[in-house]
Formats: sequence, structure tokens, C-alpha cells
Amino acid sequence: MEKTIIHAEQISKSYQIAEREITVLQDISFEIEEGSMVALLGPSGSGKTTLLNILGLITEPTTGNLRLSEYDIAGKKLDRNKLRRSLIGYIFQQFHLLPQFNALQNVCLPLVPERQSNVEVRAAELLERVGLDHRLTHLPSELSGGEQQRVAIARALIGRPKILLCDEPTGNLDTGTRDSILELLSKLKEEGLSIIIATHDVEVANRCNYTLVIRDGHLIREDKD
Ligand SMILES: Nc1ncnc2c1ncn2[C@@H]1O[C@H](COP(=O)(O)OP(=O)(O)OP(=O)(O)O)[C@@H](O)[C@H]1O
Repeated sequence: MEKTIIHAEQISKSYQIAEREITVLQDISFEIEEGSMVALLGPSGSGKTTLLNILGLITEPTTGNLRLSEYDIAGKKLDRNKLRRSLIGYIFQQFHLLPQFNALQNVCLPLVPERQSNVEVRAAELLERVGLDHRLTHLPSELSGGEQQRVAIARALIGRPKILLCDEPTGNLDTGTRDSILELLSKLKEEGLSIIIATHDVEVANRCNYTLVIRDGHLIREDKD
């Protein structure tokens, strides 16, 4: 039987701006099975990043329950930072690599607070995994966009996450580079990682198992025919 890795129940999120309250997500419920790759679609401003940030324990929902793996997020005194580091990897459209650090150092960064040994060995292995073993000491400015995104993926994997959240990961890349990044994400999915990709790109959505669409605060699952 497939295991549920994300269980979101009646999640709502409102922002208070001056006197006005804007509701971005309204009673959203869904489940994501372990080892699936899911596209998150919706018009600009519909709440894709907001939902990823809720799933990534960056933003708290206004109401609703969230279970990630075996952890019930609501109502418990969980160390959200620790849980995020152990469960979640995050990649972004703009890569967000630190410019003064080389590829290897950027990949090691998330584990600096953990003071784990052998981090550099694992970081080098991950960079090899994403095809960048010849770029370990290059600065981000010395890497192409696709290479920078590969470093960002390696960095997201250093904490051995179960869930990879991707916010427009191919938005800055040409189609060939996009395809190679999607290939890499598909391989990670085959190895059991659960991946959610917020995107405007229908081609990206086509490569996923199914699509979640946010529209007017509501979420609809669209399965493939
Ligand atoms: N911290 C915040 N305070 C107030 N409003 C916010 C905040 N973050 C997001 N919003 C609003 O919530 C709505 C959803 O934003 P969000 O970034 O989640 O959309 P999106 O679907 O990711 O958009 P895009 O595709 O353009 O990246 C927008 O109207 C945005 O202005």
C-alpha cells in the first residue's frame, strides 16, 4: 500500500494588510503519496509559494492540520527548525546560492548548525550525483544557471530529506537545461523522494504524476487521463 507523506486537512491562510484581511488559501485538503512527483499550478498570486512555505514549515497556516511523514504539526511543541532540516529540502527559481562560497561549501551550509562530521565527503558525493564533480571549487558566478540549480539540488539533499519542495525550479533555465533538471528530479523520485514543483510550465506538469491546481483559494487535483 502507498504511504502518505503529506496529509493536509482544511488548511487556510489569510494575510492581514492594514485593515484588510486577504484569504489566499481556503480549506485546502489533500494527500501526497510517498515517492510521487506532483506539480502545483495556479495563476500568479494564487498562493503556490504560500502553500509550499506552509508545507516547508516556514509559514504557519491560519487554520488547519498538517501531517508530514509521521509528524503531526499542529498543536505539538515540535522543534520546527529541526524538523524542517531533517524532513524538507527546498529549491528556488533564483537558486539562492551564497555568492562568496564555492559549490562544495554551499552544499555543506544547511548542516553547519548540526556540526556533523564527514559533511564535506557527503557534499562531494552529492555534487558527483548531480554531475558536478568537476566543479567543486567553482563559485556560483563561475557556474551556468543549470549548474547552479544542480548545486542547489545537492544542497537541498544534504540533510537526507523525505520531501523536496521546488518553487519554479526551471523558470530561469532554457528548455534543454530544464529537461536535464527534470530528468534529475525524476530519478530522485524513483529513489523514493516525494517532490512538489510549483510551476507555470505545462511541460513540467506533464512530467509529474498528477497536478494540484490552486484557483480562487481552492485546490483541485487533476489526474492524468
Ligand atoms: N507575507 C505576506 N503578506 C501579505 N500578503 C502576502 C504575503 N505573502 C504572500 N502574500 C499574498 O498572497 C498571495 C499569494 O502569493 P504567492 O506568492 O503565494 O502566490 P504564487 O501563486 O506563488 O504567485 P507567483 O506564481 O506569482 O509566484 C498574493 O496576493 C500575495 O501578495
